[in-house]
Amino acid sequence: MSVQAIVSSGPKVMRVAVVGVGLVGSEFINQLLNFPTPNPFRIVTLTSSKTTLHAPDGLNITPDSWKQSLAQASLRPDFPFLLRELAALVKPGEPVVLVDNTSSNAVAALYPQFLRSGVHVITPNKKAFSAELSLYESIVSASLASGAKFLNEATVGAGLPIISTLKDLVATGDQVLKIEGVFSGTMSYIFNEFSTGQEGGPSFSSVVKVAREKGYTEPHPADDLNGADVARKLTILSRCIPSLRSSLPDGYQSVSTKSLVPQELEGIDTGDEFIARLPEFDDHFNKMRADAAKENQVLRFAGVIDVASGTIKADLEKYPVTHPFATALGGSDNIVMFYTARYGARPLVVQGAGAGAAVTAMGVMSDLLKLV
Ligand SMILES: NC(=O)C1=CN([C@@H]2O[C@H](COP(=O)(O)OP(=O)(O)OC[C@H]3O[C@@H](n4cnc5c(N)ncnc54)[C@H](OP(=O)(O)O)[C@@H]3O)[C@@H](O)[C@H]2O)C=CC1
Ligand SMILES: N[C@@H](CC=O)C(=O)O
Ligand code: NA
Repeated sequence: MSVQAIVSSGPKVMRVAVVGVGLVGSEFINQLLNFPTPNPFRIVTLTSSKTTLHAPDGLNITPDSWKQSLAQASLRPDFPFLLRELAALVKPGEPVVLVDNTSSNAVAALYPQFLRSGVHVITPNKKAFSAELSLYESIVSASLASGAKFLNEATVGAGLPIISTLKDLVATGDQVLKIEGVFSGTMSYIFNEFSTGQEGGPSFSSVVKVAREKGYTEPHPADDLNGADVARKLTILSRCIPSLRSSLPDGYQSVSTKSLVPQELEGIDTGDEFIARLPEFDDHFNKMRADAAKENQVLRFAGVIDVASGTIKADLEKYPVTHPFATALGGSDNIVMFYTARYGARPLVVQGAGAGAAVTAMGVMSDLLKLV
């Protein structure tokens, strides 16, 4: 069935409030405005961190005009107002959706209230689902109480079908034994370039510097190298597995995580200073690369969820040069292997670009289509 056919058999109108218009948000808005006819989506709200546009019947905007209209808007962001407005728009057969394209903790903390009011929540923002268990549980219970859904496919592997695959495995009664993968686009790029199975190669600091120049790292590279992004993704996946759902009370902070940030560089304020000082630690990373190469192995920053033992960890691991983590990855690819009872010794594998505006916005858009 085509997308048009699915959409024309679904609700006539779906109201969408978009919060966050950065890289992913801008691309998402363009995908929404360019959706094939009949386009059921009405953007009722656009909110940056500075201004807001809101019109209950849909904003009069085009792909060329929305940025200017939002920049010139006189309304300031006001979440209590947005909550009241969106809740009032929820009607049978006319769903209302909050799409959070920020990385804000404050916005994430409001999901239970939106859900309780019947507003669906779709987001690539990892914060709410990887924080303390109590927030996650209040999201789940608010969703169950009202029937409003929360969908977060793009929080792990951007547009790659990782969360939906895991949910399908669980829902169909397969037994998930282990999930192992390279979950960070930034770490993937760094180690694909740095560790190729040879004893020598470019210095670690030079690879991190190039990764930053290419826009793969966060503005402060320590925010990638500390492993927290991978720990957050592992938390989100673990909570989809019934036996592990309550195992991380403090969320990503409960995950055993290896930080690659040298102790001496912890707390450095700026990314520029961090990059300038990283060469002091190149010998340490060179030695790890050479030691791995002597064993015919490469270094990869991987995440593992071992269901039976309850081990959930993000660490720098060694893999044989013949392993898919060594042979199949390029650029900022993610790869995730699901070991399950049904799939046996040969895991179900999902692989591809795990970061970037276009593929992340596509993950958000695909969640929106699930509601249709
Ligand atoms: N980029 C990628 O490849 C991927 C991103 N993600 C996730 O997608 C989300 C968006 O990422 P990305 O677009 O790259 O990040 P950006 O920093 O480009 O965009 C985030 C936007 O959110 C806005 N914002 C922050 N707080 C608020 C607020 N309270 N109200 C309204 N707007 C706010 C910021 O505005 P301002 O600039 O004015 O502060 C900014 O424009 C993040 O959660 C990220 O982790 C997930 C997978 C991949
Ligand atoms: N910084 C992240 C982007 C998406 O979550 C990554 O490197 O994968
Ligand atoms: Na995904």
